[in-house]
Amino acid sequence: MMQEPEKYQKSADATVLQAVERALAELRRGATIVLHDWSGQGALVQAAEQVSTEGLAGLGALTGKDAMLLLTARRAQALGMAEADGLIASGGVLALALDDREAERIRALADPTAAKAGSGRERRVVTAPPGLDVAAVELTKLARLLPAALLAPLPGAPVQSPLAWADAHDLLAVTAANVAEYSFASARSLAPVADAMVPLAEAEQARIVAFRPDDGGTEHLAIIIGEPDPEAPLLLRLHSECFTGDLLSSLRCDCGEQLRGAIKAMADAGSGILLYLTQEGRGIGLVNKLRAYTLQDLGSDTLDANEQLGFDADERVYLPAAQMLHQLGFRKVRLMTNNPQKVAALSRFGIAVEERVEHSFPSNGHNAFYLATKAERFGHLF
Ligand SMILES: Nc1nc2c(ncn2[C@@H]2O[C@H](COP(=O)(O)OP(=O)(O)OP(=O)(O)O)[C@@H](O)[C@H]2O)c(=O)[nH]1
Ligand SMILES: [Zn+2]
Repeated sequence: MMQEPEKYQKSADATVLQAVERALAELRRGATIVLHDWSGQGALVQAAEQVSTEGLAGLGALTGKDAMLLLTARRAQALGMAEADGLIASGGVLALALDDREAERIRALADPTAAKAGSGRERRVVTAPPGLDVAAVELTKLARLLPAALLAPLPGAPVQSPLAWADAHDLLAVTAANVAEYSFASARSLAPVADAMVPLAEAEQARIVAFRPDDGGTEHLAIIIGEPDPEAPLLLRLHSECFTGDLLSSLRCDCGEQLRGAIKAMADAGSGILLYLTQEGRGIGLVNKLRAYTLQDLGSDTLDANEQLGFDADERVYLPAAQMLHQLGFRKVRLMTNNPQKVAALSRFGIAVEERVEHSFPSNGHNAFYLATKAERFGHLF
């Protein structure tokens, strides 16, 4: 029987979200999952951040093969591997042989802040199952761990069914297609779940609407100042979560000032909306941002630090923001930002950015180099 399209989409998204969210929880606790595709390729995957001697031995015992380490091309380049150069643009992944099974040395390859320095040059590059390699690393990013995975191809695949194999070994299975769909499905599933008045120091007439994704992930917030008119261009700020700047008033960045400054500007203008997006550290998570700070203290700038960890300079996505705006009934905005990427992203998702409103604050002394890097290397318009 044909299903009605909207319901079908919801149930398809729910399957994707459930499968991936469970896989993320397994990876975060250091467990092994089965990653497969519909051609019959299958592999065991662990997060490299959780690598241990026992875990490596477990992979070997289950598959009869040594695991390989998957690194993003960015991380491989930081390790001095020339093989990575051609893979950077496509967001490719490089696989290294792990004949030694030494957990500490393997971790150092994935983690530039590890005590032992890692070098990729003496490692053999091997061929990973295509498609599964990128999906495995994407899972570690979604889990907010270091972007690196251990992978061991299943014995017998593609002859044997990876799903049956996972069942027989009591392991969780997820498909590469589910991983690729996850971010879209999560954004599509956002729905308002709570709505309350919260008078703020800078704006007494403020309301917070919480939007929850169906994946059990953290809620994004819409902070609505006054009563914005849906027919007029909305004064909008997209604010990416920054625990250190927003809550602790860290002087390393300008986030705290930008957060409170935007709310004050909206109160002064009469109305506006600040979308508080849970994509800490430009989308790499708080723990990885702290690692990036360690690298910055050793001399890197904010962009290079991301890349040394194996991330892109900016891993944020703005589909959730556009989705929330559509649900709140706003389609044209005056965007408070210095970041041209935010303007481009909103426009791509059907929100008309009628004006860019500059939103910058003088340096506090500690963040001068950070602000200069944003202008020089990220193209921020100050
Ligand atoms: N990875 C990483 N993230 C950082 C660093 N410093 C601040 N962030 C994060 O960057 C995000 C804020 O982005 P910014 O680049 O300051 O500003 P923007 O939001 O891109 O641009 P504007 O709209 O002009 O403010 C927050 O999620 C912060 O947690 C850093 O050194 N490394
Ligand atoms: Zn910050």
